[in-house]
Amino acid sequence: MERLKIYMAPLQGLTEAPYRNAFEKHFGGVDVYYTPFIRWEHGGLRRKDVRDLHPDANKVGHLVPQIIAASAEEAELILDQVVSYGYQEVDLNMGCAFPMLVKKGKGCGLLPEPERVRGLLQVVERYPDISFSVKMRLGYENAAECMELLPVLNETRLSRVVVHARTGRQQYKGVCDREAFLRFARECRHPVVYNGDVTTVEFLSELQRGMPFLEGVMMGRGLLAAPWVAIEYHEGAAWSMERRMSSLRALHADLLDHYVQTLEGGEKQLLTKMKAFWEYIYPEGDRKCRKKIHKVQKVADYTQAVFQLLSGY
Ligand SMILES: Cc1cc2nc3c(=O)[nH]c(=O)nc-3n(C[C@H](O)[C@H](O)[C@H](O)COP(=O)(O)O)c2cc1C
Repeated sequence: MERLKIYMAPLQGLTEAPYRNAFEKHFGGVDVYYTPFIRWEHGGLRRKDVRDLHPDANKVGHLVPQIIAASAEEAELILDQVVSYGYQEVDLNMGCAFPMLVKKGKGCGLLPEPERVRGLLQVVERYPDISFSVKMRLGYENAAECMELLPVLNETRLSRVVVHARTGRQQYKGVCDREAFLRFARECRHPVVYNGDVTTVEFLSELQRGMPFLEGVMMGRGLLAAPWVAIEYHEGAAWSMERRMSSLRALHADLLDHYVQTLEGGEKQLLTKMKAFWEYIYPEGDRKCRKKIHKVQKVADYTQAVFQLLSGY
């Protein structure tokens, strides 16, 4: 049976270029990486989004920029810049559940309104040379919404539809609704990618067997927690714990090095940035060590705590 493609999920503040580059260098096994969403704000793109998008900053094989907009007109403003960097593929975010954006009719705020989705998707026709995917949830209030959207999705030229099998109301809590995902996937004419709580090789294999029509699986927090899962799935064999940990140490060293060189807000800013990754990385690690990582105030103490955690397995 053909293996599933693995997509790295966009995680704002985490899976930016430094993480993606370090991940591909030290682990790999991901077929396609998505950028966190790029948005139009105060009359332009955010400087950090532009930096993250720039081809010079990106070393991974296949990168898809993701944009978030409420209308085709707003999407065009962002796309003109994205396309100017030579990207030929773009993802449209219809899944973000951040209340400020939902209120503005963006992300999963669009899902209850098929006509507004139709309006946004008109942008696809305005860029005939660009291939578009959509990343969405099952709905905002409930999973009936994605079924209502099928006609407009099916009539649009899309390269794939990625579905996080939760509603916007659920945010990241509660279980993923695999039944609702299946109902949607059966009726969707585009290649479909499953997303939500995939954390192990075993789960990937189960999805491969149970949903043979899937094009792939998108993994976010699961890959941050265990970055070896994608490559072990592709290679069909588990890495030794020693190899996993030495690669994770190398990935972390590259990340830290990058942020030491680029952040200008001193030790505090650097530690805040790095500690955010430890909300997710290697949750099975020693509890005391993990606590220490979150508590330390000095970079020297931080690196020592990380070394201790990733060496004491
Ligand atoms: C901190 C954080 C940031 C996220 N940022 C984005 C984003 O920029 N674009 C997007 O489509 N989804 C975003 N998501 C959702 C993830 O891409 C993914 O759909 C979700 O985490 C479920 O997948 P997982 O269980 O594999 O993590 C974010 C999720 C988290 C936790």
